[in-house]
Amino acid sequence: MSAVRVPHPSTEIESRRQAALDSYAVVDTPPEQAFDDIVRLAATLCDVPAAAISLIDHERLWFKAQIGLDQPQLPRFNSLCDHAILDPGSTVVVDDLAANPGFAAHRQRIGGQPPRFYAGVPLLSPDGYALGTVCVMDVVPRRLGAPQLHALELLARQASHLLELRRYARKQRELLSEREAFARRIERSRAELQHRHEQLQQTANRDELTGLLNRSALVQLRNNPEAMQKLQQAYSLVVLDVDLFKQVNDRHGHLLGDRALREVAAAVTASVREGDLAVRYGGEEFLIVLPGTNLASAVEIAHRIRLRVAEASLPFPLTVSAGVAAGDASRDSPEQVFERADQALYRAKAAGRNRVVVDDTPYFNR
Ligand SMILES: Nc1nc2c(ncn2[C@@H]2O[C@H](COP(=O)(O)OP(=O)(O)OP(=O)(O)O)[C@@H](O)[C@H]2O)c(=O)[nH]1
Repeated sequence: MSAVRVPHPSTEIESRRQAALDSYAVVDTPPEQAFDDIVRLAATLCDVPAAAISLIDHERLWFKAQIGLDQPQLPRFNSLCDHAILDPGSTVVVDDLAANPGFAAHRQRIGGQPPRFYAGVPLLSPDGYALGTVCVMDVVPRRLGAPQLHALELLARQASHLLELRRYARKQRELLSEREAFARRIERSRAELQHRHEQLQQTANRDELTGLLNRSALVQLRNNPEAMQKLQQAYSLVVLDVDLFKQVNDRHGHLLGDRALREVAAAVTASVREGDLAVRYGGEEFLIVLPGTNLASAVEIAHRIRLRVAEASLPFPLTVSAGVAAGDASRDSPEQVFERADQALYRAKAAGRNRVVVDDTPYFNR
């Protein structure tokens, strides 16, 4: 080979060749044992001091692996490997570079000396683009035997396979991390939706004025077997109603009426424990479910609420009446317990209000 013919980088073929090389994302990566081994094997088989796997990247020649060469990379222009890829289908062997004026301008050096011998096999992508070479060099002229040339070509094929494997592994890693990122995005959206759903449910279940649970929350609980499980143990129910609340509204206006309702809700919240259910059941009617609480304790809690309401900081006196009943899941439905507590409340109202009345239905009448 004698003519110097460097392809112009802006040609379409050159840009496709560069795109093929870019798809491997191998240029400027750290050394890898498998490529180093190929280079060592090439030097040993051809009995030369220098060998390399070169890649032609834009305007430079970069070595993925090399032994014996002085420079880690070189300008592409007039480099030996750039000549070698002009015909991707054939191996270039120059027994004596000094006898070929076309190679005089190359800048490769081996221990400070210019190489005299060069053999390079193009490294091909599956679609036939020459990415670089597997090459061997010596500082003295020499001839390669046919078996050595054949071995060099086999090593170039191995290097191409390695590049392909490397690209495949990289693609797999990319796909995996894309899939993981996708899974993370889905999980985030799911958690966000769940959060929004819970927020909406919270809003839907809460009474706007008092912040207590509302009646529809109670209906949901009634239909929720898990929540109803809580009432499998003994429990008590307090039905509480603000006394003469119509008068409060009529005399002091709805705004103060609303404030009075918030004070009652605050008294209820302050008097119950976590796990108890405090519900604004109707306009000025409240329901308190006390799981695991016996009748005597429930009456105490109802009194506490009554006293707290009486002490509320309002510009008018406010009182509540309450009816209390105990439930036994093996005998009573929640509706029956409510009915008995409501009867007790009715009696509290009838007896003059501002009091707590206990359900007195005989056990055998239930
Ligand atoms: N300000 C205000 N008033 C409400 C609200 N919900 C219901 N009310 C009023 O509460 C009053 C309830 O009155 P009644 O059912 O006659 O009972 P009461 O006046 O409390 O009399 P007793 O229950 O017999 O002591 C009505 O005037 C309703 O308009 C509310 O959210 N805010």
